[in-house]
Amino acid sequence: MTPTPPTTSPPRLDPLGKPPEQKSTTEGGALRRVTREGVPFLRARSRAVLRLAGWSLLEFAQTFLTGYAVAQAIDRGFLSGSPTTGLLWLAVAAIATFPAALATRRVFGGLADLVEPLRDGLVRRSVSRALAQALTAPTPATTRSVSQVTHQSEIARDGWAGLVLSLRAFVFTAAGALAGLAALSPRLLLVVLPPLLLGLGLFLATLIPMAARQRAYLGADEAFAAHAGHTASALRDIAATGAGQRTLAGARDLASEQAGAARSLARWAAVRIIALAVCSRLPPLLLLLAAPWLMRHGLTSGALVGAFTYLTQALAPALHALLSVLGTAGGRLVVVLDRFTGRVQLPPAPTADSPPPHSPLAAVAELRAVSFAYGPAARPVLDRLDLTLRPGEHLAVVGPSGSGKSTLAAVLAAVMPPTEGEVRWLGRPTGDAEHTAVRTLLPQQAHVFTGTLRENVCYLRPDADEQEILASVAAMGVQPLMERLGGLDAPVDPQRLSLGERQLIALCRAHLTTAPLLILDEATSHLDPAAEAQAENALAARGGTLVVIAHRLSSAARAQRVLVMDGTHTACGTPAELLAHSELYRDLTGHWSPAPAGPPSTESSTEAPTGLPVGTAPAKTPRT
Ligand SMILES: Nc1ncnc2c1ncn2[C@@H]1O[C@H](COP(=O)(O)OP(=O)(O)OP(=O)(O)O)[C@@H](O)[C@H]1O
Repeated sequence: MTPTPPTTSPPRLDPLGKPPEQKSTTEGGALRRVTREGVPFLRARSRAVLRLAGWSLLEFAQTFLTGYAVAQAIDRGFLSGSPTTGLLWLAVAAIATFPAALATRRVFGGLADLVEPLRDGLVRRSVSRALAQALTAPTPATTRSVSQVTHQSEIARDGWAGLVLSLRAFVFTAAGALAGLAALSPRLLLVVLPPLLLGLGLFLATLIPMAARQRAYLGADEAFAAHAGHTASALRDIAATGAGQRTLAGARDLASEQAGAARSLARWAAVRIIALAVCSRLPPLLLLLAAPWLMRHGLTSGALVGAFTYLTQALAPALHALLSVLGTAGGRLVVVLDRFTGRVQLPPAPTADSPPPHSPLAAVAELRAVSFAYGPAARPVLDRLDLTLRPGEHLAVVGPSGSGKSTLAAVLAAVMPPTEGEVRWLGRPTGDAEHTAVRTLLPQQAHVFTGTLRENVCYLRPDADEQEILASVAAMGVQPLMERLGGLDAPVDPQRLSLGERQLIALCRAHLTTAPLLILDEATSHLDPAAEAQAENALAARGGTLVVIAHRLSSAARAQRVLVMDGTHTACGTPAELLAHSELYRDLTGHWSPAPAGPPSTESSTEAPTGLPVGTAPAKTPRT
């Protein structure tokens, strides 16, 4: 593998323009990060928290009375032959529900003071982050920002509201019930507390592993959605490069990953159900079993019924509500909130010493140790290939038939993922980018559809104005075809166009795009040499990076750099350097003289026989 010439790659930045954050991916780490940012949030809203707690004291009192009044009604009223006293105690319990209902109403009102600021803060943070990202790199805002502003901030808001409500209700209800049990007989706590604490502990122990499964599930879901999105936007390229089976296999792998994550999540959900049963169903059962012992120690019948009332009417519903909210919204809340953690950093203003983020030195595309094989047992087509493409660069790829040129084009265009190594665009993984905005891949089979010439040419730039369209038409030599068809708005019937004319329209479409990376995979193969030269020169002058899988060697002579592929062996350099050092390039171009030992020969020696298709150079000298 011949290394590419040294490049001045910019320091790798994350979307916020800072070195990749060392975020721990464990759930403990996520919980710590969320707590670290959550505590100041709550501290700043301590008055709202105290207001909620104040109203909740009424619920405490109501819960306390629920069991206590029942116990008194039985012991002092009905079992003592005084039904009036019994009814009075029951009336006390009933009346206590009115202030509690009022408290619930006020609690819902006060909830907004804790919930809405969270949503507003998350949206503000996400928008700032997207703006910072847009200032840092010329890629469009990712779908992640849109999802955060809309879907994820709403999940966080609902989850937080549910958590505050149920946690508050549980704390005050449990306190009321436990105080009531202690008031009836402290021994009741000996029976009730152990299973309650055991179940709660078991449930809390599931929180972190379950959040990890939740994260894995969300990750698998996002990966599948991203794959589907990229597939949809690259359907034409996938069909043209025959990458259908591979794309399908990728989707299948991601779907099984998602199914595995869902199964694992379900297993932990089963553990949760056991925990819930231990803390809500076991205490009444133990109370029944311990009843003789408790009554021997002075527990009255009324107190026993009162204790049951606490367990079944107050504690169990509050536990159910809390655990189901913690189990569903709680895990999701931590995972979602963690996506918002971390400060937004605007990129530093460029100074004389530091190049701006859009520095012309930044790589438009990079292959880092990329290998590719069409199957696990297949011979690799690419083997640890490194390649860096800078803005405005014009690279030609040449090599014998079957040497992997089209495979390279598809991998570089992220139509097929590499088996090993990484492809990056604009300094970031290709998965982070809107593919059609970064690269345009033109395969040999030009795609022209039934519609007007304008629609065909503007397919990738619907916003192009008349002047831009006519400039592209002129630059690409499409004018005669346009006049013959009857103008830009004349209908085009693809069946009535020659293969070369179809390629011209597709090339014109590519010329009009603003994608910084343009890859032509023998996209000029049906043009005559003069038309091909005009098209390639115009595309090179367009301003972006141009990669041409060369059909004729004249393409290589026009490029600034040439990549020669020969199986998994590659050589890269200027045409002059390759003539001096690459035997295969000399073979392909028909220069058979032995390699000079001295410095690379000059550009003037690269007189490739134009018009000769790549790979058909006469093999007069057997290659060693
Ligand atoms: N879909 C595929 N499945 C399996 N093997 C493939 C597939 N496509 C290409 N190959 C193999 O990969 C190797 C490289 O093929 P590729 O099409 O990239 O070469 P190329 O240099 O572009 O050839 P040409 O100049 O003839 O277009 C060849 O050996 C080819 O047989």
